[in-house]
Amino acid sequence: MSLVSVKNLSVAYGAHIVVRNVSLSLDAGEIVTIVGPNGSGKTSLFRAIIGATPSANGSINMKPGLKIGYVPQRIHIDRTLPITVGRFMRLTDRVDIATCEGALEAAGVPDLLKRQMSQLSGGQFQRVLLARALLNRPDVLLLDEATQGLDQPGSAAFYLQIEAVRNETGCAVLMISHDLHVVMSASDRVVCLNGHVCCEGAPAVVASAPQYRALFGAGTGGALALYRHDHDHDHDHQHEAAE
Ligand SMILES: Nc1ncnc2c1ncn2[C@@H]1O[C@H](COP(=O)(O)OP(=O)(O)OP(=O)(O)O)[C@@H](O)[C@H]1O
Repeated sequence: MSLVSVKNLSVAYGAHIVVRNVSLSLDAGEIVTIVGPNGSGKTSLFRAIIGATPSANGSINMKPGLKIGYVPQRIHIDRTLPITVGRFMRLTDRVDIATCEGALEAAGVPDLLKRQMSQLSGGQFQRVLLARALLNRPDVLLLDEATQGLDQPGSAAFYLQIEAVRNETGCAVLMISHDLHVVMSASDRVVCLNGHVCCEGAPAVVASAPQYRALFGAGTGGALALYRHDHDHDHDHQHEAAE
């Protein structure tokens, strides 16, 4: 059984249908990325999945008891507010320090516990958000453009960390991203959305699909090769481009 299964989902704001008849599934341990141009319905789809936006049609099923960790886009914290990473992580989750330290280590920033949030770099900040999402040992990590504001090496490092977390914990990852080059190499499957699902499959398959190239141009194929690395796990994925 899939952890998350979306069937024929449509999302509308009034009469404006922004997500049309989308089906999508997420299995244990998978990294699935949603890409698409601005306004293509990525966030609306995501919000429907987490129940923050009602769907007009279709169904969303989650495995019973599923635990979700959510990594938002960069959030704003008042620079004048003195708050350490450790305190920030425990604002919403009542966990002990050792659990925080473990999560920070899993997020690749083991030494930040006592640092002030206001002193973190953009990349460190996003990893603290990742660590916070890992506190409840989620089955699924949801990332909504979690590398916004990071440069390309920073984004690439962040996605490698996500992959390391997946390999270590076995959690599945569903993310929205604009970092086409880097994110595609770190994904098992890519879903290209433009209101409807234009194409989906393995990164290399999507990068060369005519529907994807029509939206993003052909340049990504070359850049993808630069970042591609081997995936040594043995999930059985469908690697076909679909209409
Ligand atoms: N709350 C809302 N009320 C009305 N229309 C909305 C609302 N949220 C989004 N939309 C519209 O729905 C469409 C899809 O928006 P959405 O934010 O889902 O796209 P996106 O692919 O995430 O875009 P981006 O890449 O720019 O973040 C857009 O036309 C947007 O204007």
